[in-house]
Amino acid sequence: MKLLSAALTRTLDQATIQAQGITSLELMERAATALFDWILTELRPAYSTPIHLFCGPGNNGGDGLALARLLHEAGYAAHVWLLPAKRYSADFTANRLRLPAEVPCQELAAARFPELPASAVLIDALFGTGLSRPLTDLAAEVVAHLNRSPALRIAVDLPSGLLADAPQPPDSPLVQAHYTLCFELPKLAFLLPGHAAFVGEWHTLQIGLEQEVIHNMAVDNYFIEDNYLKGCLPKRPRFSHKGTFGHALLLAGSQGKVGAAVLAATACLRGGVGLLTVRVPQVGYAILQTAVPEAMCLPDSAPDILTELPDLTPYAAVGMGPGLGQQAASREVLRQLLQTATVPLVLDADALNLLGANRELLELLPPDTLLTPHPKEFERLVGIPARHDYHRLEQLRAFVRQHRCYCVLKDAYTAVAAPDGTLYFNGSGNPGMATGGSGDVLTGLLLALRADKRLSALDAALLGVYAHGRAGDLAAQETGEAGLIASDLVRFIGPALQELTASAPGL
Ligand SMILES: NC(=O)C1=CN([C@@H]2O[C@H](COP(=O)(O)OP(=O)(O)OC[C@H]3O[C@@H](n4cnc5c(N)ncnc54)[C@H](O)[C@@H]3O)[C@@H](O)[C@H]2O)[C@@H](O)CC1
Ligand SMILES: [K+]
Repeated sequence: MKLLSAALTRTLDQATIQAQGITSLELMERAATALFDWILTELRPAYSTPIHLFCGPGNNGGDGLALARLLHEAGYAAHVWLLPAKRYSADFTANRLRLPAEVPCQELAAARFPELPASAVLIDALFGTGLSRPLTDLAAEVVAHLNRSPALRIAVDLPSGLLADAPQPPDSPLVQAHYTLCFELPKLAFLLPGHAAFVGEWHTLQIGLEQEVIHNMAVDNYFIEDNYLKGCLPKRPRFSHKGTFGHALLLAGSQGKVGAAVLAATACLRGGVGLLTVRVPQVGYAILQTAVPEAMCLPDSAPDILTELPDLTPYAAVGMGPGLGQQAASREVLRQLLQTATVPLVLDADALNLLGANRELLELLPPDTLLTPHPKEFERLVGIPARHDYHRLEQLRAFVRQHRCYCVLKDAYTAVAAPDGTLYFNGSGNPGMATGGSGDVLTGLLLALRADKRLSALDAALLGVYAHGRAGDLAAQETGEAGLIASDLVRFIGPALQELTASAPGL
């Protein structure tokens, strides 16, 4: 699904109002009803639970006021606190007037903040997408007061203080929400690591915004969730043979890190590759032949690191990096690979560190090469530390545009960057996957998908990243998050890919 800027969100709201012949007040009522339904079904508060709604002067505050009315009408103990302002939006005022007189409604003042015990529920409807600058004065004090409370905090649309799609100065006042409930589409701000402590767990609520308008909007950020890739992996034709799905070459492993080669190799096989040859140093030969009998092994003549690039003629795709080490001889193997390869490449781990330490090698990257850095490796690749999360995304766009490559920036919401600068944020996966070897598994899986000629580079990257996270989610159901190890991911690659496979045969 698309990630809209605050400006496009306003356009969408207006277009929905026009296309559906409704008023903005009616759209706000839908929003409030969706919030009300979520609170009742997910939180199931007792009628006696004090629900304190903090409402700002714009439409975010209007949502809060409408919600207060719905809660009151259903018999819940709503209590409204208003942030005084010079101007109020029309829909705020309309909902202020519709609030029944029995609902306690007071203006906030520095000397008059309510007691907010642990038993209360706090609704943060101070500011949403209309926020144009960091919060100061009374608004900042209210935010600090909410954050000090032990009560559950639910943010409407955005945690107040957070800008939807732009950075704010460090230490700006921000509500620390346990839940953020937004409308129809998530926001880019939710997906950035620096915001996790403020956004909490986020959910999208449907309010009937015009799908046709969303469909026609041009954006450069997407969110990849459950349904997006279903059916994208072509079904295997009955008359396929192992050549149909490509022969991959994996260059991996060094003394003490042969396990990385084993994990990437098994993941590649589970990813559906036709044939796999693994190049390891001598130290890895017996290990690989024993641990991964399905793979062929082509050992390097050196005992503990890779020093020679094999003839690339037989291969449909080449992966390099897991457990490689950063010796000069391995760097020369990488250089030769970049100079001679005519098939898709997947580069990870020490292959990326070697690129970062020898940045002139980046000029040799063949078009459509797939790189899979985590943020620290990415920083080494670009050579300049990111000032903030948005700056890192701009660096990512600039990097893929300059090098005409695909880059998978690994994080809680991994971003797949395409050469045109479009970013696709991945929604599958869980914190249990933050474990050694998880990245090696991704490399192997991506290598398999890049060897499959039926898939475009973009589809291979998106399918691989999503299936990797989905394998993690399936594995965690069995092992729990803490108990999850990288080989569990490998076991669940098959089921994850199965979910994404088309039911009808491809041509
Ligand atoms: N437009 C629509 O049709 C819909 C809007 N919805 C709600 O409307 C929200 C957006 O409403 P608005 O555009 O009115 O914006 P907000 O309610 O986020 O805030 C705008 C108000 O805050 C003031 N303001 C901005 N920055 C400030 C600062 N740093 N300190 C103090 N005041 C500041 C502005 O002058 C304005 O009065 C969404 O987040 C969502 O909650 C929903 O009701 C769904 C439908
Ligand atoms: K809010």
